[in-house]
Amino acid sequence: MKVACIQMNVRYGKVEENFANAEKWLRKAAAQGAEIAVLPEMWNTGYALKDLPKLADDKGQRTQQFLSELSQQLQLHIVGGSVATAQNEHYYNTMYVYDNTGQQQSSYDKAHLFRLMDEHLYLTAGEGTPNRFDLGNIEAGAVICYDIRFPEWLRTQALLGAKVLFVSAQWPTARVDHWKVLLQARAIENQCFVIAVNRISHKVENFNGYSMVIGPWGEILWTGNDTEEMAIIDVPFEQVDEVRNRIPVYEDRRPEIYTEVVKD
Ligand SMILES: O=C(O)CCC(=O)C(=O)O
Repeated sequence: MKVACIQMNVRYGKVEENFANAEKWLRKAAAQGAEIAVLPEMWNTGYALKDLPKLADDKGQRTQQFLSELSQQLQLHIVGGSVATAQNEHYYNTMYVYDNTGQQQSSYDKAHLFRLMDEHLYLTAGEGTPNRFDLGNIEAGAVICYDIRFPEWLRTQALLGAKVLFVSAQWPTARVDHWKVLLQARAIENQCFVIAVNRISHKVENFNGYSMVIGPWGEILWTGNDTEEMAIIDVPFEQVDEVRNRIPVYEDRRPEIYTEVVKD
């Protein structure tokens, strides 16, 4: 299954330019044979949090129409990164996922808000419905950026059957070492593919890519550079079962000795 990681240059507050750029990359992904395409976090507005009242997508309508039409037209599954949305005077960091017939498979609001970048002052956290969906015969889950620091949350998607975890992010360069290690750990501990797409920088911000595709044994299959780019990676999803058979972590789990602590 060929997956396009679209490491897009998101322009701060420039919604029209960002939509045009996302469309350009999605069309290119389909033309180059991708079957799934993944976008980064908050690709409509960037981190223009103070301007959300004028920039956020009202009920996500524009984004949903855009992704539905393109996924159907291009016959491309789209993990739609995330966009800033407005719902009843609250603002959310929302991911929409469409299959290659234009049907919405999932809608997810970022569950953990990142205080270091003031997200909690401007955004409302999602209610925490797990983001598990199927794309064709691929069992998938997806989270947004800071969510990867919460292993229980990714484990939730894995326990619900995800064999690949998509991550859409605007992860700052300052903590890129954390990004790499956390993604690799999430892949190893959940014995699944992790396909993580970060954005790159606009002049006033500092996000330098390093998108990653990691296998269920922890091997790094691709790392992005620090430029706007797209890679199409052939992902051997069948390897997940081999790895899970080799080390039967899921069978060896003992939830009775730790579930309550994790819930605390
Ligand atoms: O956890 C981090 O260091 C970065 C998280 C982040 O930038 C985000 O969630 O937008």
